[in-house]
Amino acid sequence: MASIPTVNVIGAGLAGSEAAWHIANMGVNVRLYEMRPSKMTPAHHTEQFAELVCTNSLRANQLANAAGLLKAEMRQMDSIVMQAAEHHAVPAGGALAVDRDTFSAEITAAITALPNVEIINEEITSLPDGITVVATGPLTAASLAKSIQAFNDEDDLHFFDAAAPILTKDSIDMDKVYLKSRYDRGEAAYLNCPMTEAEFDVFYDALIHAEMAEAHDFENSDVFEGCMPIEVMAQRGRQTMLFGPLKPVGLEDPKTGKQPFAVVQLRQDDAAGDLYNIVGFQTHLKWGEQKRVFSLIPGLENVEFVRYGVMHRNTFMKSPKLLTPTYQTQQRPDLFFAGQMTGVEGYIESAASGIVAGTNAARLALGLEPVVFPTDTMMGAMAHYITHTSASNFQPMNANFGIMPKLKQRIRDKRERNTAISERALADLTTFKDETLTVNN
Ligand SMILES: Cc1cc2nc3c(=O)[nH]c(=O)nc-3n(C[C@H](O)[C@H](O)[C@H](O)COP(=O)(O)OP(=O)(O)OC[C@H]3O[C@@H](n4cnc5c(N)ncnc54)[C@H](O)[C@@H]3O)c2cc1C
Repeated sequence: MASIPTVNVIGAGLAGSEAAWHIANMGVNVRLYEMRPSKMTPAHHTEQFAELVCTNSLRANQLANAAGLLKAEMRQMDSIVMQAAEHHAVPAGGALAVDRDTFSAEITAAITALPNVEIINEEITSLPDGITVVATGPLTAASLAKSIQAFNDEDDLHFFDAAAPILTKDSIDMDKVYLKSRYDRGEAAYLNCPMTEAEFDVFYDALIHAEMAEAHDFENSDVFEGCMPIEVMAQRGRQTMLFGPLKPVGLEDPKTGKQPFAVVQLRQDDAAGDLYNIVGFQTHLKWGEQKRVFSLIPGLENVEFVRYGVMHRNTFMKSPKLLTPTYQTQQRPDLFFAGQMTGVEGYIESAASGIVAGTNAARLALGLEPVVFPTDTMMGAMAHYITHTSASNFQPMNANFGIMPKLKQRIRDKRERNTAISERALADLTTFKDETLTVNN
């Protein structure tokens, strides 16, 4: 019998970690290449696998929500990211947020402990031969990015993303803020900074006139809508932030019993509760300007920043032209891509794509055909979506529920309906897993 080839996985981020975990658990040897810490990306701060570079939230956790369904599917697929997330969850209302350090440490330890994973601390500079999963993310090192570009015969495609600042809890004026989750859903998890209209106006004016950090090539029009810098959002008009991160509805101030004019929310960032991030405040302002402008928020007058927000380049490929829904490239079936490079957007979506790509890479190594996940599951819908939709407009979280907007409009109790859709998707995934993915080796 021919020996089973070893699979290369490049990048131990969210997608690469899941891919390596699934390939190894299917009995196939893995060579996992990760360049950190010898070479860092502009946004990563540690050498741990699956580092969360911005928010510590993995978003909604309820089944009635597409992000929640995706998580449920990942749990069903024995996701290492979901296992670690549950072990290291921190209070976040209806969302799932984690202690970023212990979360990544658990994933690193779990993968390192697998006997059939060889970890190679090296930057890969060109696409290797053999079955390979490329999961180098939005900050793929330049030489490999060039090699991918050459392979794809594509122009450089990119847009920009930004990360939010992190603050120490001790430096927040607790007399001015209050603990509450929107509509009191879940436990009271957020610190809320209430603003009067006059305070909002001062803050708004300072924000739209604040100085941005320099970035080569950067245009405001290049940002990804889902992670838009707060100052870019503010420049769209005075009302925009009030319908976005500063939305006050469901956040009545217990001191007054009234809804403030605007509310800035702070979310716990570590298990100890010593650190908080400013929700929706990804930013590209100069660091001094972040300190000056964000200190105008009531409660943050003397706040201490442990990390300022940053802007970065974000590389992605034209998946509709280049990939199949199995995450294989059209030109080279033994070359897979996973993670944000493919156009999926977000931590959890990247990890989910790593499950599908990893499962298929292992199948190929075992002499089995790669498979397309059912399109009524989130994982299948995502793969279908990125291979049929322009990556720059990709909104994977809407892929499942968004396909039936008219139907949705007619449904009064969306939540109940969505839960039923999710339950069907999970049942289909179970059948698919039992009938198609079960491999005896
Ligand atoms: C600044 C920033 C803010 C973000 N904010 C959010 C957010 O708030 N919420 C959210 O859901 N998503 C956010 N994202 C997106 C999120 O990072 C990605 O969705 C997710 O991390 C992508 O997973 P990935 O596995 O594709 O890439 P990553 O998690 O970035 O992993 C890629 C890995 O590949 C390694 N690598 C790169 N090149 C090479 C090479 N040549 N050789 C070897 N190793 C290499 C890197 O070191 C890294 O470990 C943000 C991204 C960035 C960069």
